[in-house]
Amino acid sequence: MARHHDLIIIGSGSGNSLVTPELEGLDIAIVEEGTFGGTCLNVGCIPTKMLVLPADRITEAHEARRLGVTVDSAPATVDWPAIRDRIFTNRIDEISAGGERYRRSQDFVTLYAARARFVGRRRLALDTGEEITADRVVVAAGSRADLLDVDGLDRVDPKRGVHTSDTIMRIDELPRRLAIVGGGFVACEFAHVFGALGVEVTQIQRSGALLRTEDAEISRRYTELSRGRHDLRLDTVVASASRSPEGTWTLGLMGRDGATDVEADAVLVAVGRTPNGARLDVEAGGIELDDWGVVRVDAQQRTTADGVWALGDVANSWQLKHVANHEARVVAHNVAVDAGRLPGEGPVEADHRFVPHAVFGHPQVAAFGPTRAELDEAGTPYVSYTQAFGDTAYGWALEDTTSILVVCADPDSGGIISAHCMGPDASTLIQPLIQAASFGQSAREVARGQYWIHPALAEVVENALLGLPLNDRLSR
Ligand SMILES: Cc1cc2nc3c(=O)[nH]c(=O)nc-3n(C[C@H](O)[C@H](O)[C@H](O)COP(=O)(O)OP(=O)(O)OC[C@H]3O[C@@H](n4cnc5c(N)ncnc54)[C@H](O)[C@@H]3O)c2cc1C
Ligand SMILES: NC(=O)c1ccc[n+]([C@@H]2O[C@H](COP(=O)([O-])OP(=O)(O)OC[C@H]3O[C@@H](n4cnc5c(N)ncnc54)[C@H](O)[C@@H]3O)[C@@H](O)[C@H]2O)c1
Repeated sequence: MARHHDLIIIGSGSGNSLVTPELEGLDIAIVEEGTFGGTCLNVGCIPTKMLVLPADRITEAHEARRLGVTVDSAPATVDWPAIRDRIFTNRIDEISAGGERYRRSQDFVTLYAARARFVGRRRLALDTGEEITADRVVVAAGSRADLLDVDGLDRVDPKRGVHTSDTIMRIDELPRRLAIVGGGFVACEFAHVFGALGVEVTQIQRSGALLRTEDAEISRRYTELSRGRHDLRLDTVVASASRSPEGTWTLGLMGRDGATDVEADAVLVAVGRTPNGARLDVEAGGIELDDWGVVRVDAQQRTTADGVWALGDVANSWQLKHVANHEARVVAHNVAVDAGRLPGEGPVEADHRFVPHAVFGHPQVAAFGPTRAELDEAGTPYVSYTQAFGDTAYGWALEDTTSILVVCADPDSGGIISAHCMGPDASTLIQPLIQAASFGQSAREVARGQYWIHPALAEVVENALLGLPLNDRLSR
């Protein structure tokens, strides 16, 4: 017989944060097939950014040459096991285990270490043989890394040097040569990390540029800078892969100029992520998927099945942790309302108006809102201004020649539509623009309604706003 709960949460990533004080005391089940804490904590945002930091330090030390400082002309000495263990043994694994212990200690929470799939409306079969049902279900099952439809690279095999982002960060020793397939967030961040740590990186990208969904100028500049750091193969796909008895991979590549090959000691496949909805048989639970396999949700994060909500990578195409967190807050509130835990309050809606992202490569890239090409295509009236970091006082200090911030605004109201940045600290620098857009502040209010610390890097933002050719142009 199926065990009945008040609430079932599938996935312990952002799903774990649903157990808010408002829901405490309900009979809650969390089903997790993998490591407690999900992608961001165990194999995503947090360990990657902990790896990016030492990579940044090495790169900055080399780049200090243009400031008249030579830290060391030889390659940096890298203690890979120390870097890896600082991240995983000393921090991530502790946090994951501690989180799991805490949930198991709560008598109103049942943690099932199992894979779930829907076999009916709010009815799940677990691979342990159990069945569970609930009044309410939240699907927070995330996404998984894609592999290649190429023999040898169609499954993860760390022992043979075939990795996705799930495994590459825990390797025992750095490979001498790493082939990275892909040109998106994951590929660019790891190319930066492993390149800086002294690995010879070859990056193979199907299209003609890296980060090709960014503003075209930023994608072009990032691609050019990467070309100076790695062996970059654009407009190229992997057609075949073979491994010698000594463990060297030879990837057969097919590019615009014909066939070539590349040798590597390990391969990282970073060609996108597939949402996990279909693998959960959600349709057996009355939950519809869209054409891309994303669980369909409305503004309240409700799926097409009564009493079932969804959030995060399984239910949106951004595949970003801050989006999953935001949606988790919306779902936690709406489930509490539904369960009668918030008398007098109604459901709330998710706000997806200004979703930002950042790629922690070298340099950093950060953006929100439509690119200029997308605005052109949609026929949206806008003006834009491109501010070079190098034309500001702090940019002079940095001797920066490549970094830019592009701001797009409504020509009449000065309302900020989008921003696209590539340069040092882009992920932090862009935040006042996200804030301005979110709160409906105009370029004029933001530029002239506050002090900007001189000569801080934030003057890049001030100058970009002042440069906008608005109909009612701002004066400097
Ligand atoms: C290498 C990498 C770096 C990233 N860096 C960033 C970053 O810097 N910033 C950012 O915003 N985002 C980043 N992301 C994306 C971010 O990690 C995800 O968007 C976020 O973790 C998604 O959260 P989630 O709760 O939807 O899914 P997850 O955290 O993946 O949680 C889903 C959980 O469900 C479990 N599960 C799946 N199917 C089942 C099943 N059938 N039964 C039981 N359990 C199941 C999984 O094991 C998993 O633990 C990165 C991702 C990767 C891969
Ligand atoms: N800093 C961050 O926020 C961060 C970091 C890592 C991952 N993420 C999230 O994880 C998601 C997945 O990242 P991702 O980089 O795997 O996917 P992605 O969609 O960003 O990029 C996939 C890349 O692989 C290329 N590609 C696809 N098939 C290929 C093939 N056969 N051969 C060569 N190249 C191929 C594509 O052209 C694209 O450049 C991202 O969309 C992002 O939301 C976020």
